[in-house]
Amino acid sequence: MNKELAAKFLSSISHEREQDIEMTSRLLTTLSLQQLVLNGLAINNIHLENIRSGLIGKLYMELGPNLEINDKIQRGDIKIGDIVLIRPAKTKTKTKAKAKKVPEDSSEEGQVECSGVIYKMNDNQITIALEESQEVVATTFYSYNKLYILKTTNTITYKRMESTMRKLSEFGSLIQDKIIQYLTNERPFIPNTSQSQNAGFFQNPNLNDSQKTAINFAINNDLTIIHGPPGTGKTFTLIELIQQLLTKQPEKRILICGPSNISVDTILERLTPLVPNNLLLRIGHPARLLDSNKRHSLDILSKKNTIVKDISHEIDKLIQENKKLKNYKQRRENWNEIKLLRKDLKKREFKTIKDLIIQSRIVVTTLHGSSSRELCSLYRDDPDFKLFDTLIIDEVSQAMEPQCWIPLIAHQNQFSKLILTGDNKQLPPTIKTEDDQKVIHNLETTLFDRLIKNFPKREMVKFLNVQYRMNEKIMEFPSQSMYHGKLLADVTVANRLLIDLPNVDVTPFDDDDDVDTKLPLIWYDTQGDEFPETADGATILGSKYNEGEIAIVKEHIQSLRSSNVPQESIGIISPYSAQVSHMKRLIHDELKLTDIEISTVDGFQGREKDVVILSLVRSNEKFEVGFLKEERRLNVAMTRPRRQLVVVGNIEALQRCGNKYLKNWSEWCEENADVRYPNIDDYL
Ligand SMILES: Nc1ncnc2c1ncn2[C@@H]1O[C@H](COP(=O)(O)OP(=O)(O)OP(=O)(O)O)[C@@H](O)[C@H]1O
Repeated sequence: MNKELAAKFLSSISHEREQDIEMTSRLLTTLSLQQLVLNGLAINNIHLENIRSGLIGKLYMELGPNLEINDKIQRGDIKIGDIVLIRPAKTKTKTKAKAKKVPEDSSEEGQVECSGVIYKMNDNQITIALEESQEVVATTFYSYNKLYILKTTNTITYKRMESTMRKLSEFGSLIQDKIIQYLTNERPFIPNTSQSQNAGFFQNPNLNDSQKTAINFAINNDLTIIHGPPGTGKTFTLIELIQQLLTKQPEKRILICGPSNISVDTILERLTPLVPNNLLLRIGHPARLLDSNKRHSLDILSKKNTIVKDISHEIDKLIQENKKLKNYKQRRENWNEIKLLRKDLKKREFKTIKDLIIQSRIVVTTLHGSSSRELCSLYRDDPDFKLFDTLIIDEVSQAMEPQCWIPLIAHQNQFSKLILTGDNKQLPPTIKTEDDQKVIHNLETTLFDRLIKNFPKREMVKFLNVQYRMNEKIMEFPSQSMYHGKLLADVTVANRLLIDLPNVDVTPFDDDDDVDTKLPLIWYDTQGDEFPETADGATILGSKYNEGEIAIVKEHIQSLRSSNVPQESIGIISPYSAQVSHMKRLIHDELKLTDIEISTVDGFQGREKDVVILSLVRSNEKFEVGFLKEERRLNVAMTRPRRQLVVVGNIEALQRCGNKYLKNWSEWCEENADVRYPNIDDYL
């Protein structure tokens, strides 16, 4: 089974990587820099302010806005953790001298560039952690008055998944690792029904019965899936479980992984006040960690060693000197001295790192980071070194299955317990492939999906059934359509409304029951041809927007604001990035309501707002609805609001598009929502 599994994923990953690279290079080569900036894939009009030494001998490049053009950096969709290229804009250099000799380090004839990871970012400065040995090229950027950065493909993640799958395929017939046997269907799952290890006492007094059941099952069993629909407290449950495991097995170590830095940083943040901090260790590129978690960062902790600090200062001094050296040969010698110091620095830091890992009890990292050099170096000295006992993978449904295998292969024969948390009815992993349904299916089918298929009795699945976010009217359709009607709204949220918010005006007609702030569910039905969609030519990804819907969104926001609903309480979601861009331009730039969050569905994953306005966009004579059909995406969108969900969309299009989920949703809403029929003349 392991060979077939590995072969299936190897071919799918290589196809996905080619698609990703092809799409990125198509964008970078066919679009002008201006168009790339418009689509959020590039940032221009910046210049080099400083180069300094960073963690584990890395070099940091600090870039600021080119003040002759604008006082702020236009950040687009580029965010911390992205891999970027830094290039000089095709303009004259600062110095009068002829254009500099292109250093031999440059990647292609004539194109001078560096690559690195966005470490820090705000409107005034971007800090980029440079990849190895780019110092010489980087310092030439001082002579350019305009630079730009381009977002590129992160090929490292593909390489790591591929090498993991190759190792999985190399396993012989009899796999020793018990957990891997479950995943390769070589071992039946027999639940341990004894309650011997049950938590006698829960640290958190507020846990509900479904959460306690999940925790006790995970303590007593070697395989558990905690299935948590929106707002049911997956993280809340996981924190208690980790505390229980720490108490019961103080000498054992837990590895916590997730698909993204934000998923694991959230757990680390919630653990920090509850667990002695010297037991917590965050592994990963400091560029990608939440500021509040950096103090647990292995990179930063390893810097506390005074010798390490002195060597870093020495490196910084030499870098500053380098800037003043005119002669290329002198600069080269200076960099060679820096390289020697950095080599010594790395050796000393590895020793410190090993001590920090051994002292820790909870190691937190992304799935990709779990096979990092630092962690795996401990097996180099002693292959049987017992490093971990329990593996926890959070948000498992957002990870491709090959990603989940990375910790299992990198630390094989270590784990005696595997705990997965997630919800396979929310967003699946993002897949770039569009031209091969088999590849899409292989990569969208998560480990969660495959395990419940392998073990149809689902005895290891523990369902959290009480949600603490949504008014029960908002919860009702998602519960019925995606969770077999099993969701309950906790009494503290079941009837919550906007009007309960402090300072929300009790309008003069407050006895009038259909005043907006008393309604949990509103639908502006744009059926007919008065609110047509528009294909957005400017954004290459063929996105769409709907101006009529934007006008309705604007009017509803003004109604909320007139009832004194705070901007921070309002979220606007659309599945279409063009609609998001157009709404940002109107609501942020023109109306200056910059505290209203506007994003695509993916941008709202794991988040919540008191009121969410959902703009569906699609309205055409063929009743085409495109990727609105992805029900897990819509399920995420409609489960973000606490008190009010407002949908702006063409009900007839949903009823006639041929998709059962959309038809059911629109019919249910016609019965249960406050449906309004806007007239386009009111908005022109
Ligand atoms: N037993 C409980 N009693 C009271 N509040 C709870 C309980 N469980 C969870 N909550 C609250 O519910 C909210 C959601 O919890 P949490 O963030 O852990 O959910 P999640 O499942 O991780 O999030 P998501 O909805 O994105 O999946 C939090 O505000 C949390 O405090």
